[in-house]
Amino acid sequence: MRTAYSVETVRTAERELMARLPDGALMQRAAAGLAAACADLVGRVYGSRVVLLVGSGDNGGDALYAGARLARRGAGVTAVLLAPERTHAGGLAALRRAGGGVAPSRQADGIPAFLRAAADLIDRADLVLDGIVGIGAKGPLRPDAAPLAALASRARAAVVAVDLPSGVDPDTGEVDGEAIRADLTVTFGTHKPGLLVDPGREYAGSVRLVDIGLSLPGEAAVEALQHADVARLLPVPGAESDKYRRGVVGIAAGSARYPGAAVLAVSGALRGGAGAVRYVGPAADAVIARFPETLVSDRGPRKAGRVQAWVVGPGAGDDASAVAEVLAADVPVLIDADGLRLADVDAVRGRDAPTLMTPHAGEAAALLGVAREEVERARLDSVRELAGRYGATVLLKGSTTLVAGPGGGAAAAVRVNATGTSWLATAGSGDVLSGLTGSLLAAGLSAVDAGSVGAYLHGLAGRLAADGAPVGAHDVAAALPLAWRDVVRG
Ligand SMILES: NC(=O)C1=CN([C@@H]2O[C@H](COP(=O)(O)OP(=O)(O)OC[C@H]3O[C@@H](n4cnc5c(N)ncnc54)[C@H](O)[C@@H]3O)[C@@H](O)[C@H]2O)[C@@H](O)CC1
Ligand SMILES: [K+]
Repeated sequence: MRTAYSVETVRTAERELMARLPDGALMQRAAAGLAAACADLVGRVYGSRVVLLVGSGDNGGDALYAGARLARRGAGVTAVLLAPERTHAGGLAALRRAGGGVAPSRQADGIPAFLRAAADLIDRADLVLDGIVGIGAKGPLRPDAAPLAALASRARAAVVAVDLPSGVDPDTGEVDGEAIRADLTVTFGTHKPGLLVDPGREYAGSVRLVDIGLSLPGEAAVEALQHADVARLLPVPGAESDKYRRGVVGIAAGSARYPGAAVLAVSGALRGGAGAVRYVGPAADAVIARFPETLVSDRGPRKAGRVQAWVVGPGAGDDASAVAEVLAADVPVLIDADGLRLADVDAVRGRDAPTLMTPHAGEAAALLGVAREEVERARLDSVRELAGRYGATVLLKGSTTLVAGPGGGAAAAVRVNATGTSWLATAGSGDVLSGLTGSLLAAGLSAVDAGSVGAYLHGLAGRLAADGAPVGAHDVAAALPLAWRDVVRG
């Protein structure tokens, strides 16, 4: 499991560790890891040109000490100081001792000369280190720092963010205005939520974690399943299993207008571990024609026979009665697409069995009564808010899919899925995900596990199916067994 902790938790852990170590030891650990990662990235340190963007806090200190290490190995290192009088004194002295230089400053030389010099240095650099601000960040990048981020983002040089890209909110991944676009982020002690959640994740590039010896508590703010975690959660039929023991998933989806949504949801459900798939709705002929193993019924969810979990909503049009019948069932329910619009909040809140809602950003925005951009800007807050309002587990689809448990509060970790690919942004892909995830619910996974395992397999299947080319949703469904095998084989 990859875990990320909030700034507050990191600060507490750092204080505890610092109290037991000599002054500055932690920063030296960070700088040593940072310099090593930079050396790996540039390949040849000797003779390389390195520019340090240095803010007024310890993040700048890390950059300066790492710069000193690179200068000792023969790099030409120059620091661009945002606030010379408040620069980390020990770090700056170390850089000077190692032969590093300092660029003209805003304060002494004026803004035009400062920006010209910075632009010139960044243009000619092989490597730019972003030490403008780290976990001490408050609000959008300040006006004096923002132009440096813009220059670095356009640079031909490799850009390494120290701890996290400046301009990305450490706790949420939100980006308001300019931010550093890094090729690599070297982060210390633990991942920060902003490195795992979009838009921040996109700015971070690849992420390398440097262990500085922090001990962190049990509950993370954000966690991301890895292959081994998913492998442990996948349902495996025992010797005694029959189709009913493996779980029956009911799919109430599709309409005369959208029969394809029913077919695609069933295609996902058949590959999700349940022993049987029961389809209820007006698209039975289309479903049977494609998947003869499906049990079909046109009698409505209440009379359809026993299931261990329901999926309701994909392509459902305006059939509010199917949604209401499913919500009245005493088994886990996944609500997607049209079902989200048709589900009554009180009916969802009043349920005893687990409910999993799977909106994309537009659907989440409609449920929250805000603009879609607002959800995309603040994905972590949005998923928590929705989970709190509905008292349900919420899976917010997107480039980083998030899954929040029914509490909605900051106390429980939000799961983030990183296997997604932009090729998955294709019609019907969400229907496959809802069928797959409903199947995992029927097989006995909790709503949070089913959501995060479903998103993981779906993303991986999307990658395997696409392999760099466009694919349709049915290709993604067909690749689910490949993804499952890939996870199991590790
Ligand atoms: N505390 C520790 O034990 C360790 C800290 N380390 C480093 O120290 C960093 C935290 O250091 P600090 O607490 O000094 O904080 P930072 O250096 O992250 O940021 C604080 C400084 O940035 C300025 N600032 C805040 N928001 C800004 C914005 N939006 N735009 C521009 N400037 C802004 C503040 O005025 C302040 O001077 C970590 O991210 C990490 O890089 C590492 O050396 C490991 C050990
Ligand atoms: K930084």
